[in-house]
Amino acid sequence: MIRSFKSPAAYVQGRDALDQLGDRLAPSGESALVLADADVLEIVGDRAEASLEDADVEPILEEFGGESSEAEIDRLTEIAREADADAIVGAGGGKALDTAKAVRENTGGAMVSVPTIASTDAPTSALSVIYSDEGEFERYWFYVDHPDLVLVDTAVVAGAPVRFFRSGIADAMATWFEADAVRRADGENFFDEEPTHAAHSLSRLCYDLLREHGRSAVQAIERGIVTESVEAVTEANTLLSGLGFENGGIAAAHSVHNGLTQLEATHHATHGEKVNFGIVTQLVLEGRDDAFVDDVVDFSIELGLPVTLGELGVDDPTEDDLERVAQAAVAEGETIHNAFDASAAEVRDALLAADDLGARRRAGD
Ligand SMILES: NC(=O)c1ccc[n+]([C@@H]2O[C@H](COP(=O)([O-])OP(=O)(O)OC[C@H]3O[C@@H](n4cnc5c(N)ncnc54)[C@H](O)[C@@H]3O)[C@@H](O)[C@H]2O)c1
Ligand SMILES: [Zn+2]
Repeated sequence: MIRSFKSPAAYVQGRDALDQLGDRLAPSGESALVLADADVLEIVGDRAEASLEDADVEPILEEFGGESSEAEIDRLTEIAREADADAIVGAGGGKALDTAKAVRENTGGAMVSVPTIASTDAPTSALSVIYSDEGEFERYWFYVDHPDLVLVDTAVVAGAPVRFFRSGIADAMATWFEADAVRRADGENFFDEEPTHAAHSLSRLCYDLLREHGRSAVQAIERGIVTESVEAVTEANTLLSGLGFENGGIAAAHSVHNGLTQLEATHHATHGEKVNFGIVTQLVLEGRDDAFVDDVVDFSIELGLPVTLGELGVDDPTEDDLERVAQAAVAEGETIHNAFDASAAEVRDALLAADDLGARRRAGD
């Protein structure tokens, strides 16, 4: 079998890195379409524009509607074509970046990810997660090309609400558990090939950094400050988790996330929050011992992450709710099949077991 490892061409991270956008993008073109929602434009729009202008790159700023849906991608593709933009810059959370990647797939040229929150591992990957306009998961869209540049300004990340940062930690924790499960099951990475040793090690490094620096980093972000721990966790959430999940493969935690998106009540929860519940569900499916699972759940609680269905918005799930989530999690093509031979009934029971575990640890038992 063939092993493979792919990545963006460049990754840049640090305080005030945003001001380097123009210089770093200039070799790729003379004009750039910057996509960001209204809130993010408010935060980074002027600086991105000034940095591009200083580097003789013509900036075109366009407001992103908020959902990485077909309709939004088509609308923005038209704008990019009319402007004849050489580069597409996505700024914001995972949805803005995924939308910018899709637009670049349609138009060609360079693609730059500017995550303004360390909330997911979307910035580095060569894929987008596509949703309906109502926010239900529809499909993954895979690309040949990775982003040309991922640029993270840690001061901007530190200025965002801490909830996003916590969510990114959950998404990054899943990277290790999923890559490790895939390896044990001889599963495949996102390129339908065998994961490399590098992917497994980077996923482990990701998890180790989170366990070593997670608490102090969250504390620093609550204050809006940048510390070495914030740098370490931002790198784990963004670079290491991104390289790890794509090259190492994902498994049950993300299938459970996708299943949970079926329930309207979870739509206010972030990607990472739903993935966090998926991690514990996966550990139940793996049959991990009590001490192991308790340790992971306790760490989540210390970070302020949701650990029960109720905390995700689903207070009293009906049988039908649970069935919908479980069926969606084991749908054909779901990544759970990469590492688990699990039926809908097994996933439903694991969801309930994870919920009980979370409630027990939350109560301090
Ligand atoms: N393509 C991939 O590889 C991949 C990987 C993981 C997740 N995802 C996708 O990413 C999406 C989730 O991303 P998300 O959790 O970042 O949510 P999101 O993209 O919806 O962003 C959340 C919110 O953060 C706000 N925001 C961004 N920067 C801010 C800042 N500095 N200060 C204040 N607010 C700010 C935005 O305005 C937005 O409302 C999902 O669609 C998920 O499927 C994709
Ligand atoms: Zn994820």
